[in-house]
Amino acid sequence: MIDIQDVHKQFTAQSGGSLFKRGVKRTVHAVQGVTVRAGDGRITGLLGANGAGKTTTLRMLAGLFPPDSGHISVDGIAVKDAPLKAIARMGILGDAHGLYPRLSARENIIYFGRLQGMTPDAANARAEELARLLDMQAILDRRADGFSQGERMKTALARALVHDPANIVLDEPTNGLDVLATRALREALRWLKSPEGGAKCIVFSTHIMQEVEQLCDEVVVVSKGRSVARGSVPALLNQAGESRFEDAFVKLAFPEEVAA
Ligand SMILES: Nc1ncnc2c1ncn2[C@@H]1O[C@H](COP(=O)(O)OP(=O)(O)OP(=O)(O)O)[C@@H](O)[C@H]1O
Repeated sequence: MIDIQDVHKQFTAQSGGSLFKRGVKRTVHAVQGVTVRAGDGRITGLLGANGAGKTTTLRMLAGLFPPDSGHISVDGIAVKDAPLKAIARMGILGDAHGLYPRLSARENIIYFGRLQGMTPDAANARAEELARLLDMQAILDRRADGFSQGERMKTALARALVHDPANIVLDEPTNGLDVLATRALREALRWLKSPEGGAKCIVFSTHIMQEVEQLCDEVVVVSKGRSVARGSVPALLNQAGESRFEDAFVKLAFPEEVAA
């Protein structure tokens, strides 16, 4: 279970300037009130336009930097108080997959398993189990350099899941994937949230409506750094009084533009 409560984050960004003149410092309010409660055995989607604050929120969840205010916990463990304990309970697939190119997919997965304290045999058995789940047996013993985008994503996902975490966090996981790879990922996520797959708590960010409609039990609409609506797809359609999800999203995320 992942609980993100009213988190805020601002950055200082330097804009303009030249070789002889310093640029002006500007405050960017990347996240200004995001709340996400993601339960076990459910897929929760953070849906928002470019720059809405989704990645910043997930980076704070992953403990990469702390929020300026607000609270984040994973299975009741506060990320701020016990970051390593909280992070160990998550499998995180970020936007950069960062595989070791000279290692095979299997070696990449086992290496991460070893970092998580697994024995070589246990990590290897898990690599084979995940290769079956993600349909990547054919590439398991190939070196990662030269992998396609989809093959890289599968390997990175298998690596994130090697220690069988109860919580799975994915930042825009279908970016750059073709229709078959997207379908395979969707199937894998559905299985992982099922009781047989371990009833995982799955959180992912996206700007793709279709993905949310097909996968999510719960959607959190993020707009301009704030979570502005939450609920199932039917509940959000109902709340917005729309029959198409795209129309409902625009109405909920950008009410002032719709009213204008
Ligand atoms: N390190 C940083 N320094 C300055 N500004 C930042 C930094 N990280 C993020 N931002 C800004 O914060 C805002 C939110 O960015 P974020 O990457 O969280 O959005 P996003 O919803 O993930 O967008 P996308 O779908 O385009 O990836 C953007 O305006 C971005 O430029």
